[in-house]
Amino acid sequence: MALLEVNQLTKIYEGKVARTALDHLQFSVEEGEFVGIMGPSGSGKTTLLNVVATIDEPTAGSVSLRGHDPHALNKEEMALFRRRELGFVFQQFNLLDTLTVEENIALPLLLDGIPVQEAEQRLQQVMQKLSLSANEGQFPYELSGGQMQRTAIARAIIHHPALLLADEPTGNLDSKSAGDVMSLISALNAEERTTVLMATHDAVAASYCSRVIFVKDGKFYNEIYKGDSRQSFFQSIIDMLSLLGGDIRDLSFVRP
Ligand SMILES: Nc1ncnc2c1ncn2[C@@H]1O[C@H](COP(=O)(O)OP(=O)(O)OP(=O)(O)O)[C@@H](O)[C@H]1O
Repeated sequence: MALLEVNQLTKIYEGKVARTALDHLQFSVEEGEFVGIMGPSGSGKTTLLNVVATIDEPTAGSVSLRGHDPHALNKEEMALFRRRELGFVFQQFNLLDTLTVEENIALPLLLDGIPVQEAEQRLQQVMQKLSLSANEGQFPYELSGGQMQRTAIARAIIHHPALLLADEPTGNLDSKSAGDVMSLISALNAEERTTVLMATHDAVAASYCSRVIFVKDGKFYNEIYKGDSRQSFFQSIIDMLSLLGGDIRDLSFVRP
C-alpha cells in the first residue's frame, strides 16, 4: 500500500467565479519517497498540500494516508492527525518570535504532552542533525534565513512524522542557503526515511527530489524520476517546465 494516495482529487472554490484548483488529480507516494510538485502559478500546488494536510476540504475525490482518509476524522482527531502524522515547512518559516530556537523546535512534543526530559534527547539529536546546536538559545530575529528554515525543518520532523509537507521551502532563501536546506531535506529523507511532498517553483530545489510530478490547471500533467545525476535531472525538469509553459520564474537558468 502506498503511504499517500491522492484519488481523483477535485477542489472547486465557489465564489462569483468558481475556480477549479484541483481537477481529478491522481497519484500516489510510496513510503520513503521524496516527491516534488511543480507547475505554473495557480496550478493548484498549495491547494493540494492544504487538502492533504486537512487544512482544506476536497470537493470530490479523496486522500488516503496509510489507507485511512484523514477527512473522515472528527475535528479533534483531525487536529491530532496533523500534529502526529504530519510535519509542515513553509516559505515564510512561521516560527514563534517569542520562543528560542530550542523552544520552537520542541513545541510539537510539548503540545503533545511529552515531558521536557524525554523530549531533550530527540531535541539534541535533531539540532545536531540540522547544525543548530550553536543557535539553541537564539530568537528567530537573530537568525539568518537559512537558520530560520533549518529551525522550521527541525520542528517539522522532531516527532517523526509519516509525511513532511513543504510549500516552497526555498522561496525566501538565497541560492547558497537554498542549497543547504535542500541537502538537509534530502539527507533526512535518505537517513530517517522521512517521506516528503514538496511544492516548488525552483528547478534546482526540485532536482533534489527522487521524482517530480508536474501539474497544470489542477490536473496531472507528467512525472519524471531522477536518474543517476542531479545535473541531468535538473535539465529534464527545465525541459518539462518549458513544455508546460507558465511564468518565467520557473525557467531559472541557475545551475544546480
Ligand atoms: N481560498 C481560495 N479561494 C478561491 N480561490 C482560491 C483559493 N485558494 C486558491 N484559489 C485558486 O485556486 C487556484 C490554485 O491556487 P494555488 O494557490 O493552489 O496554486 P499554486 O500552484 O500553489 O500557485 P503559486 O505557484 O502561485 O503559489 C488558483 O486559481 C487560485 O486563484
